[in-house]
Parts: sequence; C-alpha cells; structure tokens
Amino acid sequence: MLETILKTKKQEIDTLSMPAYEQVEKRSLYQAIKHPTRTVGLIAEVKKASPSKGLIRADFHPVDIAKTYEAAGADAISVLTDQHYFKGHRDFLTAIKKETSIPIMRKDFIIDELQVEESLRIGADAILLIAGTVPDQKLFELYQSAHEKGMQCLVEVHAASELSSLLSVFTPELIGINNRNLKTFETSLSQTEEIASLVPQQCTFISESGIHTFEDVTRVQKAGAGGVLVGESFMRAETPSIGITNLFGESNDETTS
Ligand SMILES: O=P(O)(O)OC[C@@H](O)[C@@H](O)c1c[nH]c2ccccc12
Repeated sequence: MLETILKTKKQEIDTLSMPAYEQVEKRSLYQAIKHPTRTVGLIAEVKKASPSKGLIRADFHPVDIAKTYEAAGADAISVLTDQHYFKGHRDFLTAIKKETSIPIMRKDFIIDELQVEESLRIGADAILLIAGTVPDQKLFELYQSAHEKGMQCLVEVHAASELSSLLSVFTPELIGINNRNLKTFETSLSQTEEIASLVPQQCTFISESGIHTFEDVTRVQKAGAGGVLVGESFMRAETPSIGITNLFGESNDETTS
C-alpha cells in the first residue's frame, strides 16, 4: 500500500502547483509537547477517511473539529492533507491554522523539497516525515530544510530497525512510533513498547495510531511516550470533544447537560 501511495505522490509532485504564501505566525510543536495540557501530550488528528478504514466521518467539518480539539485541551493538531487516500486537503490546513492558536502539523507523505516549501506556504508549523519513504540521508535533508524554513518535524518510524538506521544519520528532536504497520495496516501497541528503549534520552517520542481507550494511553505513557497521536477514535465519537474527555478518563459536561 505504501508503495502505491508513494507512486501517486510522485505524480502529484510532478504537477504540483505552488500555492501563494499565507502570512501566518509560527507555533512550536516541540514546546507544545514538552509542556502539555495533561500529563501526556495530545496531537489530535483531523481525518475524514483512510485507506484501511474507508470513510471514518461523513459529517466532516475540519475547522469545527479543530476548534473543538483546541477547546478540549489538545496540545497540537494534525491535519491530513492527502486527497487521494485520506480525503484531506491542503486548504483544510490553512483554514484550521487561521481559526486556532495551537501548532498545526501537516500529515502527508512528504518525500520532496517542493512539498516542504508547499507546507510552509500553506501555513504548517510542522510536517510529518516517514522513515522508509526515502533514504535516511534524504529524510535528513528534508528535516533540515523544514527547520531552515522555520518549521519543525515529527519523524515517524514503524520498526526498531528503521529507528536504528535513522539514528546513524541524524537524531530527530521529536520521534513518532507508529503502531500501525503501513504495509499490512495492523496496529499493535507493543510496537511502542518494543521501540521505546531505542529512543535516545534527549528525544521525546509520540505513540501514534490505534489508541482508543484510557488504558491504551496509560500503557504507552508507561512505555515512556511524551505524547499520543489520535485520529480515528475522536472522529468516531459523538463529538470530538467527548472523544477526548473519554480517552483521558475525564468526566464529560456535554453528556450531563
Ligand atoms: O486514526 P488513528 O488510528 O488514531 O491514527 C492516527 C495517525 O497516527 C495515523 O493517521 C497516521 C500515522 N502515520 C501516518 C502516516 C500517514 C497517514 C496517516 C498516518
């Protein structure tokens, strides 16, 4: 599947039309995750659909969802901008950036410098970079380029071998451990537990995907995660805000009023 997505991305890059610069301020994802609202950081994802689950939320209003996330104490927002496989859009990110005040991360398959520039122009504070999509050296170049442009990065790995190979080239400030295998789509929180011990002390790591319950959050927190990245379970909740309070075992005012 990843191979197919990357093929599409290459075609998109060939015909990419550069958007105009959005004049927006930069917000720090690294700082937000270091000083989270709760005991563990939360990156809440705006996600309409995915290749593994199909349509996740039909009643989808990206700006409203993002505002609700912010009000419910999310530390940052991840916005899927891939159109073909995730029904996202780069315009969603720009609109969300303008209506919120927390850091906004662009979630896409970024494999080329042109997409880094595009991310800057649409107003992203941070971008996702995925180990294994390009050689580690190239990933490092994209990482440096993002920082030169004033953006930050979440560098995602799926396997211990990917992380050790990456660390031989560079040490990202913020590492994402994806519990979902992008080749098979299976999720397992034991991924986080297995890979956590390889994360250098000075780095923060985020446990991504397949987190649905308070027990799940507690489990990855115990493994050392400084944050969680959650999409689907919020998108399927009655409202995203109910999803957040439930995930953190908090009582919910919306249900009692
Ligand atoms: O919806 P979930 O299971 O809570 O997962 C969110 C996020 O981790 C997932 O969307 C994701 C993680 N890495 C990615 C890379 C590309 C696209 C999507 C992703």
